[in-house]
Amino acid sequence: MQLHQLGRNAQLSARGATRSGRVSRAARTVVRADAGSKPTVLVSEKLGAAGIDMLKKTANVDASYGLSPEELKAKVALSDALIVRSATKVTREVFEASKGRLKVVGRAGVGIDNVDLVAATECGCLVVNAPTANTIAAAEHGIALLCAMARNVAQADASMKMGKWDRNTYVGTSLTGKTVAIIGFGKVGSEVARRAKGLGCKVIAYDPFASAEMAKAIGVTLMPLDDCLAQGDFFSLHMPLLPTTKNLFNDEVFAKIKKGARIINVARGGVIDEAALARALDAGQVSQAALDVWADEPPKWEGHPLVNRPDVVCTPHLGASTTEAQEDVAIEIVDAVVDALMGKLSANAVNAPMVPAEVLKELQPFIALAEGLGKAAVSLTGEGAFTDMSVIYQTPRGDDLDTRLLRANVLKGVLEGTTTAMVNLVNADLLAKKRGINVAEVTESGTGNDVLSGMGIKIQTTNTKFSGALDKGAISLQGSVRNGIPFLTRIGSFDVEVALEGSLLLIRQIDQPGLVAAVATKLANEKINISFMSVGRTGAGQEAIMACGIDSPPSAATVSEISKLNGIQEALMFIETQN
Ligand SMILES: NC(=O)c1ccc[n+]([C@@H]2O[C@H](COP(=O)([O-])OP(=O)(O)OC[C@H]3O[C@@H](n4cnc5c(N)ncnc54)[C@H](O)[C@@H]3O)[C@@H](O)[C@H]2O)c1
Ligand SMILES: O=C(O)[C@H](O)COP(=O)(O)O
Repeated sequence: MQLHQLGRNAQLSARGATRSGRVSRAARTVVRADAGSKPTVLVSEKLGAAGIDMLKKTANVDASYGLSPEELKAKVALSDALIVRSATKVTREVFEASKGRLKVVGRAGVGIDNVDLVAATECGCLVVNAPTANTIAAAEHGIALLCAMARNVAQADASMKMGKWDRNTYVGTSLTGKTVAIIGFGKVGSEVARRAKGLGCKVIAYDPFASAEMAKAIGVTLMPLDDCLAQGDFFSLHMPLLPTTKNLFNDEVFAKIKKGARIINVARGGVIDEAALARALDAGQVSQAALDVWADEPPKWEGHPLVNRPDVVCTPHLGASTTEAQEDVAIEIVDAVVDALMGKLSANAVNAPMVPAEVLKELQPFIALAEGLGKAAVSLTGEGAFTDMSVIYQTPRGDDLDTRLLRANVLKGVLEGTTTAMVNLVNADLLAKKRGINVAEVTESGTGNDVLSGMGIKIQTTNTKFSGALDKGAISLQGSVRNGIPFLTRIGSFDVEVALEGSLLLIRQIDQPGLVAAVATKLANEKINISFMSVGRTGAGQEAIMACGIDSPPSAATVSEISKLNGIQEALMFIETQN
């Protein structure tokens, strides 16, 4: 006869949902600011006033600009969200320093190369960006640099301000009829293309992932990089900084371009090898460059290979800096951060799968079931690790069911009691992988009108604290939702019907008269009320499982006494902390 008492998971109950709050549990799968109090949002770089005003309606705003890395680390420990632009380096140390408090990082702009996404994901912190609001501003700046460079505007201006009237040195080059090669044909690249065409340029582009049809629709020919390099008179760079694009424009690439071509970069400094560009300019292979972005920002002026050259036009990362764009970016990022803090899944999430609102709505009732099944199943495992588990979905939807949210919540239930990490949609799969847990998903045909008629979980182990939960060599549970409440419907090979919330007492017994009353008496002696009871048996007088929902957990002594009752084979108390 086995007897186990599982302790209450204080951490979980401390942030538990109320019955009426169950609807919001899915939402809080993603992020969760402390309920009841306003979240604190640290804004570490200048953000448009409209965004700050919006933010103040829902959050305590700490606008602290120019923080040192140490100051930033101290502040994130007191912040639920952080909003940055490109200057704040959100490193692993920053995430670790937040000690789990930081739920969301909002990048008020597009490029997220200043945010350590791996660390964010590992820490369960959602990263959102503002992908659209500065597109036009960046494209306009690209065109401004193209024109300024072609007509030596900056150099001529500087010369006049030195009292010179020099009409010979600054003779420019015409744009009309020239070929502009766009490298990175995304949002900004395609807007630059439209504008360059308006200036009478022929536009070609290289982007390994862009759609040729979309390019064709705006009169742009997509072609391989080498063809672009051979044909472009002007190169306008618009790809993100990634390991695959770092130093993409290097000695080898500069050697392939048409002699005397010009280059504009409003993407990221790191996509150009700056020393190689300086060599190409020295050799006349590139005749001019116009750069908004730099490998290090701000660049180290002294001895910098590019900043001080007359054939390079420089701006200090101004692409997104128009009044209009900054207002729009601020609104776009504040919307995304506030939504995320309120638990809504964000369309601007960078490190979490997007779950569309309609999918979220229909899965909502099953979120608590998924988490509860995961938690219950792992509570039944014995000492030691397990490696394989499966989640079973009974659904009329077949393979079309979007299971990511459900899987994440099963994993939340499985992992959260055994790790200090907050498990959510952002990091659930990663944390399971790190723990060496393989998750298989199985879809079975379901009945009824709901998206799911039931869910199951199997942990492939016979190492259990309650052998009644074993079925065919695995700890096996099934559940479903009844009137919005998650129910356990099967334990091992026994059908039961008990709400999967609060405290549960599981008993394996030989079916016989008087046992239910005997258990109830033992619990009553401790003034413990039974809220639900369900007995599943293979047949009269045969093996059975009694599942009791109880209002408060009995003492270990009472569970021990129950387990010694005549006919009882094992008893297990566990706290299923849905509430
Ligand atoms: N200077 C600024 O202030 C400023 C403002 C806005 C955007 N940006 C930067 O511009 C870049 C583009 O922004 P976006 O909004 O157009 O992004 P986007 O995601 O819409 O477009 C990027 C494009 O680059 C393509 N790409 C990826 N790898 C590539 C490769 N190896 N070669 C060629 N193309 C590749 C992608 O397929 C995508 O189409 C980002 O780095 C962003 O940070 C800078
Ligand atoms: O990626 C971006 O959105 C731009 O580089 C803008 O950066 P900023 O917000 O620092 O101006």
